[in-house]
Formats: sequence, structure tokens, C-alpha cells
Amino acid sequence: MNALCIAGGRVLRPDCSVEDADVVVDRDAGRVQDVGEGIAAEYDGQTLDAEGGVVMPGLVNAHTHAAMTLLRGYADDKPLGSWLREDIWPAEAALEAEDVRAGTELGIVEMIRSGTTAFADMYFEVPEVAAAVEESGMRARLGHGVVTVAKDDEDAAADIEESLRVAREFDGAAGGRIETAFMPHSLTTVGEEFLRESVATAREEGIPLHFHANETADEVSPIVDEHGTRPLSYADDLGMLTEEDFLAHGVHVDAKEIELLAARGTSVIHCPASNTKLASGIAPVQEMLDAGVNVGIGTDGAASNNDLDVFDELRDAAMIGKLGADDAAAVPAAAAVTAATAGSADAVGLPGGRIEKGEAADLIVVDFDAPHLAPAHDAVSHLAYAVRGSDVRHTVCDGQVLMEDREVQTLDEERVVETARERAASLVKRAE
Ligand SMILES: CSC[C@H]1O[C@@H](n2cnc3c(O)ncnc32)[C@H](O)[C@@H]1O
Ligand SMILES: [Zn+2]
Repeated sequence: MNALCIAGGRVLRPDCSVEDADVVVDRDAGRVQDVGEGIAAEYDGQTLDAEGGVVMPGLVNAHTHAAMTLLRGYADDKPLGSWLREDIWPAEAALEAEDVRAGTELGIVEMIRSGTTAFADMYFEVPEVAAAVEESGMRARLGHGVVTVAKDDEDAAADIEESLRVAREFDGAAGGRIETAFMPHSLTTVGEEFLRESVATAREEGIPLHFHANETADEVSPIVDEHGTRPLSYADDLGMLTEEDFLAHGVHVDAKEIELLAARGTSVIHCPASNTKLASGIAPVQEMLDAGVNVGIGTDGAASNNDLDVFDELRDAAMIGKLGADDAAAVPAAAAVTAATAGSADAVGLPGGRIEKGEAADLIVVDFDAPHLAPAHDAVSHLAYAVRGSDVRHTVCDGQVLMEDREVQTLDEERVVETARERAASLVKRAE
């Protein structure tokens, strides 16, 4: 067997227990071969040193727009509607394919460096996003975001066709590391007739759906006014809530909508930093978990976060979850860590999220030697409340080492950062 041994660390298991163990990976299969104390000695192959560290599943960023790294810090301190209309959409109107490639690569480098092995991405120029994912060795579920408002019927239909086309074309790309979805931007930015027809097509072809929903209060009232019902019952009527589908935000959901999500098995991707920065509101995460809704974690784009560090995000989820519930016991450490690993992987329907024999070999080693992690009474507490993305020592996806000793192996980090700087500067000029 072509083995990779992650040796000498403590391993986070799916039940959030932590044990001294080595992890042996079958590199050809991209799967965990075995987990156990001292087993690395039985195998030949590449070894990654996990001494003094915790081996855990790679984080899954279940909702992002990776190329928006180019717009990091471009427009701040505004609510969602004016931020999008006054700043972001005008800038995005000037996007070229090369911008998306450069911004996605920058996002990917940032994610690999902070321990993310998979992500779900809604953006434009999906072939460029897919090429960046393929080169980087990460795993991703990709889609072209559709907006039909302010478009004539022909342009709207073309946008939908593009989203369905890339969903068909790129599913299974990069040796199966890329899967796809049909991604209508939101329930208010895609018209009902367009949704009705395109969702039916996606359903017939078995293509899952990902969309923004119930993000701000401003987004709820127009749906209630126009359709006489809450957004998620409207989405349900359109056939948009199945076990394969996942929606981003779910901030302004009432008890009936939470029940509906649980009944349909639709996952919610919680984006606490973006919801805080845009003052969108506090998602009822503990209520959703109590109702049996699967919750994943996403950063959203770097322009509303402003980074793609999922460790930051899961800490925000745990902290803000307590504030929202007015209960310090809400969204405890283990729940936040599980949401960012197994919860996110299950939500987006990608392998990973658990270190277990036979599971995908998507894992990271987190260094526990840093002063801000001493003492370590409880590893799971640290993973939720104290670890930073910069504590990640190694990142492995599908059995391939993407970062070793903080050196990204698959992309040229210096070139990626420089190109992204250049493309961001030229994008801003083109948008003026
Ligand atoms: C049509 S591709 C995706 C589209 O979404 C925009 N976007 C970024 N962040 C958010 C958010 O928090 N809510 C809604 N839409 C968002 C992004 O700029 C792209 O235009
Ligand atoms: Zn988003």
C-alpha cells in the first residue's frame, strides 16, 4: 500500500473524544486505512509528524464565494442590500475570468493554510474555479450563482442555463473531488417562474440546490407580501427543500420554518461573521440543532467576513450562539467543532468530516505548542475557543499533502498572492 502516516498525535474521533493514536492513510484510495496507537511503525511511506498536535478532520467551509478575496476590504460597514447594490455588484460587473481564477486561488491558499480541506462555492466563471480547485488538491462543491432580477427574460434564461450547464459539466471533475449544484442566488433575486422551471429540471437530473435564504429581515417581508407565506414554505412549494439541498444563513427563520427544515432534511449553513458584520441578525443555531436540523459552517465571502478562517467562524458560532440563545450552555464547543466538520461535510454532500477507517483522508494536524494553547485541559475546548487557523501544521485532502509544516505544496503561494494583488488593483480600476 502507498501509505501516509500521521504519527505521534492525539486524534479527534467522530464522538469528539480525543485519543493518542497514529492515522494511516491509503494514498491511492484517498481513504483512512487505520487509526490506532503505535500503528505507524507497521507501515512504510511518507510520515507527517503530529507530535504535540491534534489530528482532526479537515474543516469544511460550507458556504463561500472564494474569489471575493479580491474584494476584501473594498466596502465595509454597510448592511447587505446597500453593500451589494452600491459596491459589490458594480465591482463584480467588471470581473474577468482571470480575476476569478486569481481570487479563487488566493481563497484556496488561505483555506489550506487555515485547515480547510473542502468548500462549497457559489460564484461566476465556474470553469476557472474548477481549474483552481483541481490544481490545489482541495475538494469542492461548485455552482454558478443565478440572479434574474433586473435582467430581461432572455438574459435570465441564459444565466439559468449556464448554472445548469456547469452543474452537468463539472460534476465528478478533478478525479471526483469536484461535485456541483444548481445555485439560484436567493429567493428574492430569482423570479418565481424561473425558479419553478429550473428547480424542476435540477430535480429531474438529480442536481442538488444551494441558495441564500432568510438572511435579513428585509428579505423576508417581500416574500410574505408577494406570496402570502414565509420564505421557506415558499421554497418548499417550489421543491427547493430536500435532503441534498443546503441553504446559506437561515437567520430569520421562525419555529415553523425550523420544523420544515428538520422534516425535509435540508441543511442550514451558518455564517456568523458575515451575519454580524452586515448586522443581518443572529441565527437560532441551538434551536435548529434541538429540532434536528443539520447545521454546517461557512465564512461567506471574504468581503463580508473578512477572512476565510473556519476556526474563527466556529468560534463565532459558539460565542454568538450563546448570546442569541441567552444561554452560556448553547452551541457548546463540541457542537461547534462538529458543525464545522461532519455537519458541513454532510450539508454539502462531500466526503470527509470524520476520522474513521474507510472515511475520506481529509484531515489536518493542529499544533498545540503555542502559548495561547497552554495549558490544554480540554482539546475540544481549544479547537472551539482558542485555536487559530495559523496553528494548523499540516493539511491533507484525499490522501494528498496540501500543506506540510506550513508550506503549501500544491500552489505557489507567493505567485498566487502577487497575482491576486495585481488582479484586484486592475478590477477596481475597471469598475470605476
Ligand atoms: C451570483 S454569485 C453569488 C453572489 O452572492 C453575492 N454575495 C456575497 N455575499 C452575500 C451575502 O451575504 N448574501 C447575499 N449575496 C451575497 C456575491 O457578491 C455574488 O454576487
Ligand atoms: Zn453568500
